[in-house]
Amino acid sequence: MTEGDHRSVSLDLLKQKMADFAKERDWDQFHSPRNLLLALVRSREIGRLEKEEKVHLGEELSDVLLYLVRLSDICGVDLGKAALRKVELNAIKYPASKQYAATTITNSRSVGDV
Ligand SMILES: Nc1ccn([C@H]2C[C@H](O)[C@@H](COP(=O)(O)OP(=O)(O)OP(=O)(O)O)O2)c(=O)n1
Repeated sequence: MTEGDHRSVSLDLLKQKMADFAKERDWDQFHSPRNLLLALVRSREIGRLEKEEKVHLGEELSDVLLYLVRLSDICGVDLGKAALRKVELNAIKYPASKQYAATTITNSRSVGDV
């Protein structure tokens, strides 16, 4: 996507890009629901994600998404485009061709605070 491209960025596209990003680096092992949630909230402890908790989890994650979408709108940020740009920056920062020690990834402030 280039600057001046006015297409909106779909959540499906971001989902696919993040899935590819993790797969290419063999990072699925670090993207457990618990680790991702901890990366999201940075500090709050959560319980195990049992099946019956999925509806509640979906509601809580929706709150995060909806507030984020609203905040971005108020601040004049095109969240889809900003996120797509961040995905591209992540790929530069963490090349798929490089080997990563588990400690490198688990020490990441994003998904390693477990
Ligand atoms: N185990 C990991 C580590 C990172 N990322 C991706 C998702 C985030 O968008 C981004 C976060 O990377 P960093 O932890 O390096 O954070 P920043 O890029 O924001 O750097 P900094 O916090 O130093 O500004 O990389 C990921 O998917 N899985």
